[in-house]
Amino acid sequence: MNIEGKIIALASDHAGFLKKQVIIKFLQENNIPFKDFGSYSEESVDYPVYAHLIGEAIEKGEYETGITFCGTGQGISIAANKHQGVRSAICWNTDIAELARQHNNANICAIPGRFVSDEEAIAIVKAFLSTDFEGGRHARRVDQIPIC
Ligand SMILES: O=C(CO)[C@H](O)[C@H](O)[C@H](O)COP(=O)(O)O
Repeated sequence: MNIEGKIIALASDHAGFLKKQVIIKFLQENNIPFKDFGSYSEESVDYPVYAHLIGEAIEKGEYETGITFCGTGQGISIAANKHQGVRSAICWNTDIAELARQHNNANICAIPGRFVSDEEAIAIVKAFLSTDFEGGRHARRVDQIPIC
């Protein structure tokens, strides 16, 4: 994926907040711009609020790529996927992250904050952001996903 000139959208609930901070540090160290849609602390919140903020922004075309975080990655991914044009994939290792890009053209990498280490989270994000969609037969399938 070519992220040159792109701003990466971020969102989490309280359970993903600390892992999001790890990724924010990684993005800053690598001069990768980002927009954080919250939440902004470990105080308990409801993941759909933040999933819909990032989902809406991607649906409107304001951002192309996002990284989200909750405890398991499930809730924030399920809610974001309600938005047209969002393809959120839960990525718990680098192989899954690469395949989510290569086969599914995923535009949100949902990280299970309570189940991966900081080092694993960074490796997953690196894999996701550096892998291209393969197109071909996968494009035919991805094109069949939207229900209009
Ligand atoms: O949506 C989730 C599960 O599918 C997320 O993992 C949430 O972060 C989790 O449910 C939050 O749990 P908590 O007990 O309220 O911290």
